[in-house]
Amino acid sequence: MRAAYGVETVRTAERELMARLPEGALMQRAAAGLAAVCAGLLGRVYGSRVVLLVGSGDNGGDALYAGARLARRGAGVAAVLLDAGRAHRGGLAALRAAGGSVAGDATAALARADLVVDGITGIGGRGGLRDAAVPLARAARESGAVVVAVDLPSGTEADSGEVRGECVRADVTVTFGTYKPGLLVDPAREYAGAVRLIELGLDLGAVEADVEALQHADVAALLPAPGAGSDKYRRGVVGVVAGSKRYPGAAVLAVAGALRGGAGAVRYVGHGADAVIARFPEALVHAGPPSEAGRVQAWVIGPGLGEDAGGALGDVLASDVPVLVDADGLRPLEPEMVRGRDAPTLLTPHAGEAAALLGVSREEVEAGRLVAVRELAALYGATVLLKGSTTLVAPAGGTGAGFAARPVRVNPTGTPWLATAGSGDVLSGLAGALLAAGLGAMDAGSAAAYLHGLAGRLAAGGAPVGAMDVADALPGAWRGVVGRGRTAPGTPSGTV
Ligand SMILES: NC(=O)C1=CN([C@@H]2O[C@H](COP(=O)(O)OP(=O)(O)OC[C@H]3O[C@@H](n4cnc5c(N)ncnc54)[C@H](O)[C@@H]3O)[C@@H](O)[C@H]2O)[C@@H](O)CC1
Ligand SMILES: [K+]
Repeated sequence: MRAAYGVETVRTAERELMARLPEGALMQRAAAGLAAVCAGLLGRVYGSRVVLLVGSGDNGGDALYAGARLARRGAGVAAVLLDAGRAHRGGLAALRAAGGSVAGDATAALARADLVVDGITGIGGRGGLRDAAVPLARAARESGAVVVAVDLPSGTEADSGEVRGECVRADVTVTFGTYKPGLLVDPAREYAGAVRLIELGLDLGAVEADVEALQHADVAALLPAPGAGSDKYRRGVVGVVAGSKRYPGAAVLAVAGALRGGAGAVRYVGHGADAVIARFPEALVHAGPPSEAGRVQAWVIGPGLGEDAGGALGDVLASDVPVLVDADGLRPLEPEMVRGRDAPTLLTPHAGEAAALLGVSREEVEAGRLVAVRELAALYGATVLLKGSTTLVAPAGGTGAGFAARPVRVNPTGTPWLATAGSGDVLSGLAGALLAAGLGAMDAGSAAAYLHGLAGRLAAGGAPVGAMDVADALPGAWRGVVGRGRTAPGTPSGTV
């Protein structure tokens, strides 16, 4: 599990550690790690040209001390100071002592740079870059040099992943002590490039993370494996209420996701029965209503249902098994239809659907995904999976002591190729199968998103894919996770 902690938690842990270490030791650890990453990127340090963008806080201090280390190894290092009077004193003295200089002309220095170190702001930055820093962020991007962000790309919000206005776009971000939520969650994640963590020795063991990302080994441990005594009910029967005369394909894709997701059987209810049976003769079909379709261990309702989702939705939500509500099923959904349920409910909106549920604009959701997913989980008292380039899963929330904030999970395996019609229908079926197998809503949602992302990558292989290709790639993704998870717990490829 990869954990990310917010600014307040990081500051507390840093204070505790600093109290036990000689003064400045922590910043030296950070600077040493930063310099090592920069040296690796430069290849040959001697003779290279490095420009430091230096704000007036400790983030600038890290950049200056790292610059001093590179200067000692023969790099030409020039610092651009945002506020000459407030630059980190010790760091500036160290840079000068090592032969580095302060740049008189920032534009000229940036134009010749091989590598730019962004030390404008770190976890102390607030509210988007200030005016004086904006042209520097832009010039860094346009310089063609490799851009390394210190702790986080300046201008991005560490806690929320929000980006307000111009910000630095990094090729690599060297972060200290722990990941920050903004490094894992879009839109900020996009600006971070590849993220490298430098351990500082912070003690965060007893603290709940704000955001966490499952890795192969975590997912492998969650996925059910049928035993000798398994029958279809033990593996989990999924009820799928999806598709309509107008959208029969959604029914096929949701059923495909459920079957490839390991369901013992799928009971399909709706107008797409002919299409479902034609493709999956093993599916059990029923004209409805869902409550009369027979025993299931979880329901999936919504993909391609069209306008008349209301009746079936009430029927399914009245059941005592887990329910996943997606797409058209979300439209008639009111908080009170979900809040009173004893069994888990998992809502899986994309940004547009989440916006409609919250009564805000789609742009607002896209800009503040972490806030939006938590708000929805609180409003509906349900687990919420917000689809997107970084899919988020928030635990069922609410107010009061029973709902201490638990981590939101961010999926690290997504690929832009998944943004294709019907891909969400496959995800619904897959998550439904995991719910039916007995996983909790958080685990089912996040493991499904993980497998779905991997399947998307496998199916795409760098080229466009259709939703059925993604469903067909699920067994391969599953095998990859289980195989690798058992033998070598590791991270998926990608920048996170
Ligand atoms: N506290 C510690 O023990 C350690 C801190 N470290 C570094 O220290 C950083 C935090 O340092 P600080 O708390 O000094 O804060 P920062 O250096 O992140 O930012 C604060 C400074 O930026 C200015 N600023 C704030 N918002 C701005 C904006 N929107 N545009 C432009 N300037 C803005 C402020 O006036 C202030 O001078 C971390 O991100 C990390 O890089 C590391 O050295 C590791 C150890
Ligand atoms: K920075």
